[in-house]
Amino acid sequence: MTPIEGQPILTAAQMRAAEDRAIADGASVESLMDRAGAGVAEAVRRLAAGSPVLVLCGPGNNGGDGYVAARVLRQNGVEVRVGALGEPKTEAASAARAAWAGAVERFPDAPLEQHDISPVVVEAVFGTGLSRPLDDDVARTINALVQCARLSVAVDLPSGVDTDTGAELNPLSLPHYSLTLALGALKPAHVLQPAASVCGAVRLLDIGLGLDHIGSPRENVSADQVIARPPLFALQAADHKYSRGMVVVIGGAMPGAAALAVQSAMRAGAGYGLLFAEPGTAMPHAVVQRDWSPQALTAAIAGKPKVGIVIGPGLGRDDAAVAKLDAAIASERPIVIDGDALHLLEERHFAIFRHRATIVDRDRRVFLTPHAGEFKALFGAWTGSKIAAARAAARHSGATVVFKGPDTVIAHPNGHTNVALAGSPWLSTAGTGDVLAGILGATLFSAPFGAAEAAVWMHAEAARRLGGAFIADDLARELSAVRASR
Ligand SMILES: NC(=O)C1=CN([C@@H]2O[C@H](COP(=O)(O)OP(=O)(O)OC[C@H]3O[C@@H](n4cnc5c(N)ncnc54)[C@H](OP(=O)(O)O)[C@@H]3O)[C@@H](O)[C@H]2O)[C@@H](O)CC1
Ligand SMILES: Nc1ncnc2c1ncn2[C@@H]1O[C@H](COP(=O)(O)OP(=O)(O)O)[C@@H](O)[C@H]1O
Ligand SMILES: [K+]
Repeated sequence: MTPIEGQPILTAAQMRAAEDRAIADGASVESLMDRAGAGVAEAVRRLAAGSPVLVLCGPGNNGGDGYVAARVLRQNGVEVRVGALGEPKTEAASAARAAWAGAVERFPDAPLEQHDISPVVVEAVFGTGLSRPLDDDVARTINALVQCARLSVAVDLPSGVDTDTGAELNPLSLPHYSLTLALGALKPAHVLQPAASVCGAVRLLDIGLGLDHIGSPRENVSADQVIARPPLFALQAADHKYSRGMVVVIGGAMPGAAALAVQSAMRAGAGYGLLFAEPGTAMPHAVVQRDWSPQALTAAIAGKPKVGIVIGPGLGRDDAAVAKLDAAIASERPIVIDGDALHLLEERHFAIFRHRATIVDRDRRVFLTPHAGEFKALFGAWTGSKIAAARAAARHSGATVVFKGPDTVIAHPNGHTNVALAGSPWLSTAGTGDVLAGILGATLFSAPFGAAEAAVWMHAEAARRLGGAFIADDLARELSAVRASR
């Protein structure tokens, strides 16, 4: 069982292609299934700690994994019952069923939950092959058994979630599992909501698909990935405030939001924080404040090697805001566009960003950080996979799109996409997005592999350290400890 940070994410079609490649290289479906089932059995045996186990098997290869797991558990002295939803429909699953020497109970026609409820349930009913909603009686049976179990383990995926979008296919809400064992690779449903919440803890089981090369920079094979703890540049003895990076926040109508952003940038490691805001905005003394004019911006950043601009938090949406946004984009410095500024973007801006994306120039990058409402306003309503929606938005806009929420997706204009693990729901409080925009201003210069990924990770880590019931100001302050720990 491997933790999932940094691991590739494959769609159902990509999984099938990986399986085909493994088979072309000499593996067989049976050998992959044996390895999957044995891995599930080993994990369940340890966690069950002597309790009896009920394994629920479906008609496809997910069910096949279940039969193998049941056999291996029994070989290891665990008391096992098997409940099956019909007969196996694939060769490999039929072979696994035949190798299971015990009884097979049927469900949902003979409802299993009416016998003794099992303390441990292994659910191998459907995996990546689920093609439509579960029948109501099947959903109800699985629901009841999983809810009553002390430990519930979903094999590959919880039955009832769409592999590629993470949507729940049934109107009846799904039970929450203790653990989901992703076979071979993660799928989008393991990280996208609402499925990710249904999965509980997610661990990866290697089943010998030989996917180690995916996501490796050495190979020209790219996959979506889960964000891992990022490396950040260590400070050097010779560092000075400008070598660490200057973050310029351009504020407006609601000064508090811009103030949160600039403080966050400094606490996340920027050497210099400059705020254009109304005079009198309360601010730590370390932050330099200036009155706005395009000339003042040009003068402030002239000759500075590392400047990142953050615009949007509290900006307002009036003509003055449009002029500020145009000046900020015209500076050709890396720019984080958040909040109100996202509502001011037009196709002409995207044309500029797309042009910049064709120039391999780290210093002109553009980042958009929409939440769901801002995303919809910018790119229109989206359906299906949040990963696919973010990828299309990044390609269209020429910017790196940080599509925020409990399952934040980061999509780059080149198509590469990364997903954050579910962050603390306590982040759902006003101002935390301003904090993220500020952090991203700082990581533009301190994160060697992905400023947005590092910023999202630091944001989540600050929230994790705080526990709960914090406000955005606390989150900004906690960043000092997060940055110092790197
Ligand atoms: N990738 C790999 O390398 C490896 C993958 N492995 C495992 O295989 C799993 C994928 O297996 P799979 O393709 O057989 O699909 P699976 O999820 O078992 O279900 C398909 C069956 O269910 C049926 N069906 C669908 N929806 C239904 C519904 N609502 N209600 C009722 N029936 C429904 C569907 O019927 P049909 O749609 O054709 O009518 C079909 O019969 C994968 O998750 C992993 O666990 C490992 O064994 C080895 C290596
Ligand atoms: N339920 C949640 N779970 C995890 N993270 C969340 C949740 N709700 C919001 N967040 C995070 O909190 C931040 C909120 O940003 P945003 O909506 O822009 O807030 P604001 O505009 O008030 O600053 C984003 O980084 C988002 O990913
Ligand atoms: K399953």
